[in-house]
Amino acid sequence: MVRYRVRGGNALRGTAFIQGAKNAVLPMIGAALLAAKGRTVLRNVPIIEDVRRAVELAEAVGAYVELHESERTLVIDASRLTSAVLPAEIARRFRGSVLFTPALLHRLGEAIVEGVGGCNLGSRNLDFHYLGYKRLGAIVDEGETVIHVKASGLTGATLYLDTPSHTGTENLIMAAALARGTTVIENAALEPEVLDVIDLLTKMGARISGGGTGFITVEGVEELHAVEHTVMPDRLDAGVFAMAGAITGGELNLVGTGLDLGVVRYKLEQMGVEFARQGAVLSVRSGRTLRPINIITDTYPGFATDLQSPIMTVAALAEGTSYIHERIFDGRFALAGELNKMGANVEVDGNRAIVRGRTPLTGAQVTAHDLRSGIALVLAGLAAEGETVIESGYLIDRGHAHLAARMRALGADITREISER
Ligand SMILES: CC(=O)N[C@H]1[C@@H](OP(=O)(O)OP(=O)(O)OC[C@H]2O[C@@H](n3ccc(=O)[nH]c3=O)[C@H](O)[C@@H]2O)O[C@H](CO)[C@@H](O)[C@@H]1O
Ligand SMILES: C=C(OP(=O)(O)O)C(=O)O
Repeated sequence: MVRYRVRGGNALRGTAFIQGAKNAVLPMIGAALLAAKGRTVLRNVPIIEDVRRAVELAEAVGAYVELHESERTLVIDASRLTSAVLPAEIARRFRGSVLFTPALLHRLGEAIVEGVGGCNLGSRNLDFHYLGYKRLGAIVDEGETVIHVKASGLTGATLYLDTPSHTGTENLIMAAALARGTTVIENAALEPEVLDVIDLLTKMGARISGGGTGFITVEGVEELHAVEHTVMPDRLDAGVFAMAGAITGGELNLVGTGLDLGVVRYKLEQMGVEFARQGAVLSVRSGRTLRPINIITDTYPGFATDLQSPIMTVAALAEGTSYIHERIFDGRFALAGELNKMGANVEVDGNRAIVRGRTPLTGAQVTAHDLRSGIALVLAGLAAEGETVIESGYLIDRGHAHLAARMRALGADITREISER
């Protein structure tokens, strides 16, 4: 059992180094398996638990993988894939496992998905993925727990997503990249991580146009080759560090090439947080008091659902009543009960939450129900009086690399502990 212990009250100051993006590197590991020859090199890889699980999964299907932790570099040789099975004991531990399906389909003619994990946020359907594969010519056999996808070659088609699914878009692009003919994906996701994956696939030889427009066209090619690529910065990690600086009354310089916080920056500015860009560095500091805010989560360029929990903590520390409307997931308010244990006043009504601030927060023993509620509780702990203990820290480690060390370097009093239980 991993737990984080945070003693609040320290202002965070200094330079925060933003990690590479979890939601870009996971599809990239899946994409690397599409190359039947050579070694793919991924740089700026975040050393997080989801990456470790993705490495284990790639090895389980036969790839040779080196994870060079201190260099934050992955080397993947997928020239010999030996198994089409995504085993339950690894695949159920993270969502990114679903992103291995296209490579197994193309390379081995089938993918046997024994389960898909990820944060527990209510219903998380995969029907767009499977309907898309079917439209491209695959046979999909959906059992109670195991899903079997088979195809002896895919053929391009026009695909439509009811909503712009992030991993759904990535999976269908990868499936179309080596299909015969042209595929059009309508209502495709616009997230920057999807565009970074398109960049990687394009370097590999894929012919993809329309990324970022919602209409993606993929002209299938015969083969994809192994290349080197640097993973984009993690805008969720950046958002969390910006909030940590703001709520502790500190001042941080965020370093991570090309970092753009978009609507998150504007929302925090409305709350009174000050940002300044100095070339490649984004500095952040809080004003004297934080103002309340209205948040509606949405697909990009809307406010990212993954930052909804962290901003709930910030809202609890603002003077006045904030409103949060969660529109992507139907079960993403597990944080409210935990924040209330620390003295917050959050009322949940369906997919809306009312946060009545400012209430002083007091340290408590709290539970991370998923990755983002976990990191939101770390934020609460930084601003609370006394000691906060957050379990299970594994969920936080799924998405944030070396969190305690990076925060301690900025002055936070935080430790990561491992116990037998
Ligand atoms: C590994 C990764 O990149 N995870 C991110 C990805 O998850 P993920 O790709 O799973 O999220 P999706 O965009 O697919 O899902 C969003 C919503 O669409 C619904 N849906 C999705 C697919 C489908 O086939 N049918 C369907 O109904 C889901 O139930 C959910 O309510 O995007 C989410 C939304 O930005 C983020 O919170 C996750 O951090
Ligand atoms: C929901 C998340 O991740 P996943 O899709 O990997 O469960 C997240 O990163 O907040």
